[in-house]
Amino acid sequence: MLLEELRKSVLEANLELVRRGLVLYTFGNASGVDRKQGLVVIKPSGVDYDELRPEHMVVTDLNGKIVEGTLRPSSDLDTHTLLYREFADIGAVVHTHSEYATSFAQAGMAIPALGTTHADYFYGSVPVTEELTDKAIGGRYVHETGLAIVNRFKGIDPLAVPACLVAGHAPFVWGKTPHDAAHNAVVLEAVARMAYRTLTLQADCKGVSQALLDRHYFRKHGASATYGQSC
Ligand SMILES: O=C(CO)[C@@H](O)[C@H](O)COP(=O)(O)O
Repeated sequence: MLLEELRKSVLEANLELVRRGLVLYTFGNASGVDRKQGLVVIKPSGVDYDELRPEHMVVTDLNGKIVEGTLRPSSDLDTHTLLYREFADIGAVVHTHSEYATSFAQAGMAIPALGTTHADYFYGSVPVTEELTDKAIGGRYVHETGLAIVNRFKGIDPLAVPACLVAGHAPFVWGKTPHDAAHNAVVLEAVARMAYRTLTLQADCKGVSQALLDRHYFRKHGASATYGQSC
């Protein structure tokens, strides 16, 4: 069996997605690449995570041609292999349907860098791709998904921002190793949740009206009180 150690770390990354609640049932997937051999190890398609074993992983070349494996590779294989071909320094890719990051993707919104937690991992907003055209959806949807990510990253260092939201779909995340990619996916969901709550708090906080401010403040402090505003 080829790449036993990489199979184990890809399996572990897939299981981490479940442990952290980033995927339901068979949603999502993880893969890793052995750059020396030009081989990719990826989760098989539609297999229950509870049943996954290292020997179930599928090994392909960088163009997605199966080299070893009896199960069907993940339906996102084309996206994973395209990212490996285009982002030469990454070692693993993870795709999840985690709730808050997916909500931003469905809203077609980038995740803004609103705090230091975000800035520790992502150098700026986590971008969102263009919506896939009907032609793309009618064509090679998965390949077009990969192209949409690569096109969105023109001028962005994928190591500085190790994630992208696919508009109308969900996030793809990457890293140096399968463990690193899964870790980044967990943090992505956390910063998406924090960004959503921050924006909601700001949006919901309309602030007190001037009339109420005057009524309450001057009732307590007397009409003579001034603080730079006319009563
Ligand atoms: O995003 C999707 C489907 O919309 C896929 O990622 C599935 O969630 C997982 O597919 P397999 O990896 O099991 O083929």
